[in-house]
Amino acid sequence: MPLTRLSVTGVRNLHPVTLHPAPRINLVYGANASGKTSLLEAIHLLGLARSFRTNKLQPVIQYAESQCTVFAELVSDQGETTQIGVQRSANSEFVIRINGQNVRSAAQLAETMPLQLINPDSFRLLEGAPKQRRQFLDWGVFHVEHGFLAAWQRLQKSLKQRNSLLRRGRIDSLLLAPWELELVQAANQIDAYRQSYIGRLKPVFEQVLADMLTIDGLTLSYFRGWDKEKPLADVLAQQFERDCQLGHTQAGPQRADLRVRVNNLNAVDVLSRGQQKLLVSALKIAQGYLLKQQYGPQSCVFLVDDLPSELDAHHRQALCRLLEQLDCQVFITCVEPEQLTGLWQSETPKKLFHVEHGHIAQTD
Ligand SMILES: Nc1ncnc2c1ncn2[C@@H]1O[C@H](COP(=O)(O)OP(=O)(O)OP(=O)(O)O)[C@@H](O)[C@H]1O
Repeated sequence: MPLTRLSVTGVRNLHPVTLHPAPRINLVYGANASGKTSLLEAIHLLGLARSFRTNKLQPVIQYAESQCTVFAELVSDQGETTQIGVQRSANSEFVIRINGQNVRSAAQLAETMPLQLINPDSFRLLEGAPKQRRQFLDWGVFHVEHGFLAAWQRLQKSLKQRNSLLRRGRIDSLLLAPWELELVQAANQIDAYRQSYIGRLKPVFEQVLADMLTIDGLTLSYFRGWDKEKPLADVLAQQFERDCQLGHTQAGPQRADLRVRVNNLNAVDVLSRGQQKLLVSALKIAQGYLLKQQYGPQSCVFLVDDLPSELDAHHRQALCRLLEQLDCQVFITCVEPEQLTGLWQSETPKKLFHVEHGHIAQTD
């Protein structure tokens, strides 16, 4: 669902503002440090209850202010309006409201407004720890498999219990057995969801990537977190002594990974920065397409920070074309508007916003 109204107060250097974004393409331009990324950060807070720049929310609140608030109205294809708001005070909890009701879980926000971010840190998807890639994978699985969240919560609980029993000096197998059973069941369910999702994602990803560039020898494979030939129960039994020594469970979906390789080498070690940016963008856009297949157009909001950096004009255009074809709402930042204007079909609804010293004004 696209945002039709967005109000931001007390976020970074931004002056309080209410915007009426276009349902499709929103170009946000301005000089360095004007506040472009802060605007995307505000939308990110709204969709995920957290910043993409910091784990803490305090730095997001404007220096002289005691709280920040982001509020939006989203309108579905059928004209149904949803209101969501998030507020964070310097000394209190994060408050999330959907249609006037307080909500406790950020998962509900994520469900209401699926959000994808492409920014210079997106490279971490390739170069960072497996956790980043699991998060990427699970974003998609969470949105298309309704049983995923419950299975994930079961896994977390059983893992916590097993790990705490492992750390005790003497293991009581009667206590351990039910948690291992629970762990194995949740693990198999999560693995099945992930495998099915990857099976659908791969061809879409390959198609999206092929529309931007060719990378010979590229493979995307999924490692489920334990030996693919053995049941998890057997692996847990085999690794039991080692798990006891380490005090945690080494095998399971909590160790899963997505491996992106080129001619059997890590993609990050061989691809140029521009190729990496396009590859990560293709992965995220492919997720957007899967969401669109399931829920129809405009099911996802894309935030794209600093799109022009690392990309030549040809690839910039190819990426913009894919974002446009995805038929969802996009917020893209750049320094000079000429870098991104003229790349869109004339009939695609678009708006241009200029950010200057924290003031945002619509210019087109
Ligand atoms: N809590 C805060 N309160 C007020 N200002 C802040 C706060 N945190 C950061 N700033 C300032 O906000 C400004 C805007 O930063 P932002 O990253 O949004 O700029 P930008 O337009 O994306 O810049 P660039 O093009 O360089 O990426 C910066 O000058 C930054 O120092």
